[in-house]
Order: sequence, then structure tokens, then C-alpha cells
Amino acid sequence: MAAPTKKELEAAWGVEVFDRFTVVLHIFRCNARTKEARLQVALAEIPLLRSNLKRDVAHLHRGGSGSRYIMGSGESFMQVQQRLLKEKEAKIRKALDGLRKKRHVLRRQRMRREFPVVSMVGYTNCGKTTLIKALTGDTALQPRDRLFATLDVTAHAGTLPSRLTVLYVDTIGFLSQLPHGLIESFAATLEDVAHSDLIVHVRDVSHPEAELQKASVVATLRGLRLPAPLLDSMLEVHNKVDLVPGYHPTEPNVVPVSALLGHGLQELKAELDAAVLKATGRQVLTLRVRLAGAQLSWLHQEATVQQVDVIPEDGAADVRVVISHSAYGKFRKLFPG
Ligand SMILES: Nc1nc2c(ncn2[C@@H]2O[C@H](COP(=O)(O)OP(=O)(O)OP(=O)(O)O)[C@@H](O)[C@H]2O)c(=O)[nH]1
Ligand SMILES: [Mg+2]
Repeated sequence: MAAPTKKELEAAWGVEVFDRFTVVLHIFRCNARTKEARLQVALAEIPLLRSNLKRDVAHLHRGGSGSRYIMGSGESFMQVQQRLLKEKEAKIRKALDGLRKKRHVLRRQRMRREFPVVSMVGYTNCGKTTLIKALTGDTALQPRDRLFATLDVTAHAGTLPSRLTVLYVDTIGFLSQLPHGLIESFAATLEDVAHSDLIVHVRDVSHPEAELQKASVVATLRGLRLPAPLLDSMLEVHNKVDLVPGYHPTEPNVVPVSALLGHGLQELKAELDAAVLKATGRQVLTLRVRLAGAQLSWLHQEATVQQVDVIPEDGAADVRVVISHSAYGKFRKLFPG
């Protein structure tokens, strides 16, 4: 038997029926706050408008009114509408391209300043925004109990125990069987994930379908064609453990937390620290410097200074730093011996 149509379902249930695409699109439209998110929703809407147009025209034809030509233009109603849609689509794409270029600039600035970037990904409503808020104390973040609360990629600075400052990137949540048109228009917002130093997969372990959600997120990440080392180094966080009394993860290498209550955050920060240092080729070193020279101020500028132990009788200090391989190379060149 063929699947029942929307009309048949509506007749059987006595309520209006919407398909997944329309529902998700509606949620996106309600939650889109920035210009970019609104443009992406508008772009995703075009195929829907196009198929509605076809349906309406078919309906017109069945009504026996035939295709109507707009006076003198030689174009039918359908052709005019299609042309307008095409023009609208081109306009949206152009505006999105402009915004994307702007984002590339941000990315370059970020790289120059060498802040490691940690991307939080996960199923919608798993607690990504709540976790970033807990890790950074950023009160501007608004976690909400709804699907797709976050539609824009934003970055938030936080400090790790090594004193390293990292940027946490909050991303749009994943959904299994996300309609194709939406994947296409929102893939752009996930571009930043490919440029991060570490990916954190946040999971809501209190959700009855936690396993299915994980499979869906992993499949989506695979579809993004991320660099292999980024996928291999991915950290898994089990969130909302406060809702599962006595929770113990069965898998190795996962960190259980409650982003809402702040449980497990110290352990998570320690794991993040180690993972970020490894992923970005940074190391923790203790360097002996002369206090008279420019070495100490150079290190403050180019590395993260954790501790300075002054040895007055030598006019020197032992400085513990987190330093990238390239910065350490420069240091050796500038201050030989
Ligand atoms: N009990 C409990 N609730 C949590 C926890 N973390 C997040 N929540 C709640 O889960 C809901 C969703 O949180 P968000 O941080 O908005 O989730 P998100 O992953 O950013 O969601 P999207 O942006 O929609 O993808 C909110 O109501 C949070 O208060 C937790 O550790 N425990
Ligand atoms: Mg969010």
C-alpha cells in the first residue's frame, strides 16, 4: 500500500498535517535572529515556494482556465513567477556570499592571534549553549528548552587551567533526517567547525534516544568531510547526568558533566586543556631567562606565561610557559644560548 497522503491523514485525524521540512523550516524561521540566519531560512524556503507554484498552476489548469499570458510580455503567469523566484534566489545567495566573506576575515584574524578554537557540536537541545555558558561565564548566551535555539555560529572566549585562552564555537544543533534543502543552506554555518582545533561532541545522555542521536551526529560530521585528525581527536561529553541518577559512562574517554549544575566542569577543563595542547602542537616548558633582557616581556607577548620564579642572586627567572612550536623556534633564534 502506498503511504497515505497529507490529505488522507488530515481526513483521518481531523487536524492539519505538516511534513518534516515545513515544520523544521517554521522552527528555523521563528528562531532566526541575525541577518545571516534569516537569509539561510529564506534560501531554504525557495524549493518549497517553487513546488507550491507548480501545484497552484496545475490546480489552475484543472480548473479549465488555461495558462494566462501577461499582456504583451509573452510570458505566462508561471514563467513570471519562476523568473521572480530565480531572481530572489540569486539575490539571497549574493547577500549570503557577502556575509560569508566577512566571516572568513574573522577567521583569519582569529588565526593570527592564535587562539585555539574548540567547536561544540551535538544534537539539537543536548546542551551545547549551556555548556559554553558554564565554561566561559558568558551571560549573553541564551540556552532554551526548544529545538534549534541556536541558529548562528558564535565564538566565546574562555580560559583553561593552563591559562590558555580558547574560543568556544557554538553551532547549530543536528537533527536526524534533516531535510536536504536545509542541510545545504546551513552547511555554511558549519564551515567554521572544519577550521577548529578540537571538536567536542556534546550528548544528552538523559534522552531516551541518545544512541540514535549519536549515530545521527556522527553521520552528519562524516558528511562535512572534516580533516581526519580532527575527527580522531574528538572529545565526547555526556551532559545532563543530573537527570540520570548514578550515571556511569560505559564507554572509555568520555567526560560526564551537568552543564546546568556545573558538575564535572573541572575534569572537563583538564581534558580540554590536554587535548588542545596536543592538537595545536603547544607544549608546557620551563625556560630560564635573564631579567635584564627582553625575554620575559617577549614570552608574555608570544606565549602564555603560567608562573615566574625569580632567582635574585642570578638576576634570572624560571618561567613556565605554554608555547607553540613555532613561537619556541622564534624564541631560540632571538635569544640564543
Ligand atoms: N537537567 C539538565 N538540563 C540541561 C543541562 N544542560 C542543558 N540543559 C537544558 O537543556 C535545554 C537545552 O539547552 P541548550 O543549551 O539550549 O541546548 P543546545 O544544544 O544549545 O540546543 P540548540 O541550540 O537548540 O541546538 C535547556 O532547557 C537547558 O537548560 C544539564 O546538564 N542538565
Ligand atoms: Mg544552542
